[in-house]
Amino acid sequence: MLAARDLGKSFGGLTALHNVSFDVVKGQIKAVIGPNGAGKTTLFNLIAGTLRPSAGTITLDGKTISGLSASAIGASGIARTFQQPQVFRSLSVAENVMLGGHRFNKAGFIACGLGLSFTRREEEDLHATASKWLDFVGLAEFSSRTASELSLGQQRYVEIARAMATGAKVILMDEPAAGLDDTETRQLGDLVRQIRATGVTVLIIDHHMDFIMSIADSILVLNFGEWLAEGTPEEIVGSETVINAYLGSVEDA
Ligand SMILES: Nc1ncnc2c1ncn2[C@@H]1O[C@H](COP(=O)(O)OP(=O)(O)OP(=O)(O)O)[C@@H](O)[C@H]1O
Repeated sequence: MLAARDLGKSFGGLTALHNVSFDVVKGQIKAVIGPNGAGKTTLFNLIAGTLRPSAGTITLDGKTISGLSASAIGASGIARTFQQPQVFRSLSVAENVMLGGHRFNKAGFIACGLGLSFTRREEEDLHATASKWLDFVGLAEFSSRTASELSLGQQRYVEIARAMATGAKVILMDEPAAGLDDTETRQLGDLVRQIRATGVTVLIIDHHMDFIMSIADSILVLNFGEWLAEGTPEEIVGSETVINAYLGSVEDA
């Protein structure tokens, strides 16, 4: 579904990614792991189009997306969640999720807010989509609350609901378990599996090894901006290269 070939990104003299190639299979959960500074977030920025690659290509369903604008990549079916949730704190939870559906809507969410050319039917459709995904992430009862009233973990769920409301084929999740306790992390793992069950492909960065090992179908390991290894969780934990370069240091930490 998603393929990267010979991907590279330099910032001035610093090479953040070099010659990275990998495939993501449709409907799978693919984890991207690696030490701090390995290039994981840079990789997400390249896929989402917030950065342009210095080298290489990215394709989605066989079509080249590298070089397109972030909004064009979003429209082609890639959505993203952030470690620091990008929610509009003064909007309601439902409105935050409705923003995910608005760009497929003729009149647009802003026009709605301004009371402009927004049909009742369109508004109802957006509401229905938002309700469906808020229910999916377990936040239905919070839909009228202001987003700022929600905990960090709940705000991450709002972002997930918004990403699902875009109708995305692929969701990029950047450290969704950061700052969550064990119970919340387990619940998040269940939710990510439910996302996979809808047919959506998930690419996920996280440092919690237990969490990643329990949900990933496949793992890509980056180290100093380079492809280090790729395989199933069992293959990765058993890989001497990975243990020496990365997992050993995680164990020691
Ligand atoms: N916009 C930028 N300008 C300059 N250097 C950058 C920029 N973004 C990232 N880098 C550098 O690129 C390298 C890779 O950073 P990146 O954030 O992708 O790593 P990471 O694997 O996501 O790390 P972490 O686990 O700490 O989030 C680092 O050396 C970082 O300082």
